[in-house]
Amino acid sequence: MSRRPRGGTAGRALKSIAATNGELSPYRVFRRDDWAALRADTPQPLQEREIERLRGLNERLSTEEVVEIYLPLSRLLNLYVRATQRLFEATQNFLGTAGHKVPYVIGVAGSVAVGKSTTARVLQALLARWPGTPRVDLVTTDGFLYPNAHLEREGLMERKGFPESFDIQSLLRFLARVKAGEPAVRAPLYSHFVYDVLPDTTVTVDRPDILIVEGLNVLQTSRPPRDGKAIPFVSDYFDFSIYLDAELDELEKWYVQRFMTLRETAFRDPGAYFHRFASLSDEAAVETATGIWRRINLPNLLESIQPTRQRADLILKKGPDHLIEEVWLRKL
Ligand SMILES: Nc1ncnc2c1ncn2[C@@H]1O[C@H](COP(=O)(O)OP(=O)(O)OP(=O)(O)O)[C@@H](O)[C@H]1O
Ligand SMILES: CC(C)(CO)[C@@H](O)C(=O)NCCC(=O)O
Repeated sequence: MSRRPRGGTAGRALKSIAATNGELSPYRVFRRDDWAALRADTPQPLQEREIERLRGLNERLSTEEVVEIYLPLSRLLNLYVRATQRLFEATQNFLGTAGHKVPYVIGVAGSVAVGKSTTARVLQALLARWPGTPRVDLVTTDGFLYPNAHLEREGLMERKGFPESFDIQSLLRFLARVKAGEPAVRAPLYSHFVYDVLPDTTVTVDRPDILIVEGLNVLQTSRPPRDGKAIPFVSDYFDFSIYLDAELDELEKWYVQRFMTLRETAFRDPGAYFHRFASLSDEAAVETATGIWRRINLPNLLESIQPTRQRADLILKKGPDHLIEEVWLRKL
């Protein structure tokens, strides 16, 4: 175990959480190797074909990353889920009632292009391998963005991803129903391809063992209500939360790289919202992507995503090439 965070701006900001509090820091910091060692007695090593399947989720994801970072994390989460299930049983015994166990909810937060979807999908696959949690569902809060028609009407098209672009009440209602143990709860779906919420398309969450909720906004707090009525935070419905963290210049690089890849692939389809960018020269495409990043996603990160980092139970600090360099685990 170590208390030596490295890195630039984001690293320094993280370091200050520990430094200002000294021994009172709410986090225990693990360097990559120390964290990887915690997989040692994971009873089920991954088979080669399972690793291949996981890499199929993202061809750039390395096997080491799965084994050294995500396997120990799935082990920790499995222990937490089991402990929560036992607590639920204890309450049932005390009350003399018998009820359905409710899904264990994990939130995954972080910037645009930090890799939330990839991390969420790897965790989904790994957690489903553990006894007691075979059904792991995944939703992304992008589905709760207001449709483009609404954003256009309200002059919010350049604010997509900011707090005011989400129908937060609808997200809160969805989570309340899932946590109340309701069957077949539906969530709306967003398409990056058409750059809009899909009308008449939903995903159904039907009492899974675990639900992973991934999105920019999952650790944001609501504005204080004017009428004095208490409003829950999205994270009130979470049993555990993870923040994916990286340096600002890396994030910009990853955003631009993804844009360049999409230009060669999805944008070529005339149905794609960004089809007009497929014919740009390399130079113009980099300029366009950098412009979108600096005008929309970077300000959103600085104003409303990064300030939520300290609310997470676990912070995964990525370095170059998406490799996780440090794991910050909140002391219980
Ligand atoms: N662990 C990883 N290893 C290598 N590359 C990764 C990893 N995670 C993500 N990437 C790459 O980084 C980019 C962003 O990843 P992803 O789409 O998962 O991010 P996101 O946070 O879900 O983004 P958004 O909020 O825009 O949906 C993609 O190009 C993806 O291939
Ligand atoms: C849909 C979100 C908000 C989050 O995934 C993001 O990918 C996005 O579209 N941001 C707006 C600016 C842009 O097009 O990148």
